Amino acid sequence: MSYTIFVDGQEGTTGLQIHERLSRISGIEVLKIDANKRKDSKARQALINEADIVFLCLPDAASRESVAMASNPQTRIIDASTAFRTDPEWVYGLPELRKEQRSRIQSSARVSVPGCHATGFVLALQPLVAEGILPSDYPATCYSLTGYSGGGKKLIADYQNSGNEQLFAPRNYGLGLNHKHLPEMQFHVGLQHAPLFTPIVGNYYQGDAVAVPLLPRLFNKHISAQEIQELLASYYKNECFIKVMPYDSEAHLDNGFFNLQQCNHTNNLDLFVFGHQDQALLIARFDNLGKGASGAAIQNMNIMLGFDEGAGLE
Ligand SMILES: NC(=O)C1=CN([C@@H]2O[C@H](COP(=O)(O)OP(=O)(O)OC[C@H]3O[C@@H](n4cnc5c(N)ncnc54)[C@H](OP(=O)(O)O)[C@@H]3O)[C@@H](O)[C@H]2O)C=CC1
Ligand SMILES: CC(=O)N[C@@H](CCC(=O)OP(=O)(O)O)C(=O)O
Repeated sequence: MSYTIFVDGQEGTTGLQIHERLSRISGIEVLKIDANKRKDSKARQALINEADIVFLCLPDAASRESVAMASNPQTRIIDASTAFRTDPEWVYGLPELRKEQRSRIQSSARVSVPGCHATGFVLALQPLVAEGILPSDYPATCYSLTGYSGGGKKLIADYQNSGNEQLFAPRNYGLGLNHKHLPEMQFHVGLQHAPLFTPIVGNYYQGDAVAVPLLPRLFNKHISAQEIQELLASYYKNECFIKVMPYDSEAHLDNGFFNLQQCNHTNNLDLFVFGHQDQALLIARFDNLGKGASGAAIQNMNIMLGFDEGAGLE
């Protein structure tokens, strides 16, 4: 049986990457929209309702418009935008979140792909809340270093073409402390309060390191950094894309420095725990274009269609 797939937003950063991964998967037929009609609502609507799976790789408003145009009950949607990530009618497309998440994704017609920063934050912290170690009112903080491709075509063009010297150095952003990933970060970890989250964009294309500092003295039960590593390793032991690295800081560093690009061009996410008895720093390393976007979107499609979960992600 062959499934038909349509990518709405096929010329964007995420859309192009999804196409590249789809080209490595058999058993599917990819529907293309005429380049000059890619923003034509009628043409999009026809393809949305012809496809078994529709990927939305669009700004939030356009995503909402596409979802409203889907009237064929057979059409299943995987949305990469922020629009539906805490919507109760949608399933959060993070299969590793907890035991029942894969089967929820498999049977759903509406799946939202997590935001890149949120992916690292949720995978690092959720097990500690689920295991009763981190209280739900924990005052969580997070900072994240990301490549500029995370900002889509416009930010890529700024970095590659503007010649603006200010872009040579890393730049903090989201300093209104209201980043668009906060609702999903709070909701899917199960926190009572949004984390204080400050992302930083650097002058490199791709690669993300989401860092979560923790103070065990504020936990329900004081456990050391090493015990946190053991808990995470046990939680994710059957996951093929999540690797909890051994508790051995020096082995992971190059002359004391962390390499955040090592998962690039993969769908892998490496989780590190640094620290000691009284302080811990969790770092999730992944490709913002891989597990942070199009890799995750394809992983969800594979689960929904009953394909090998790693198809197209080699
Ligand atoms: N880049 C990343 O790492 C991640 C991105 N995302 C999310 O995925 C979505 C896409 O992001 P990204 O690929 O980076 O963005 P881009 O800006 O690179 O691409 C968006 C594409 O959507 C097209 N588009 C805009 N409005 C419409 C419309 N009304 N109808 C049809 N097409 C339209 C744009 O057209 P045009 O080419 O003319 O500009 C563009 O090709 C966003 O919601 C983003 O938040 C999610 C995770 C990570
Ligand atoms: C560098 C940069 O601007 N990155 C984007 C993250 C993109 C992403 O993963 O998230 P969405 O799917 O929610 O767009 C940001 O922080 O807003």
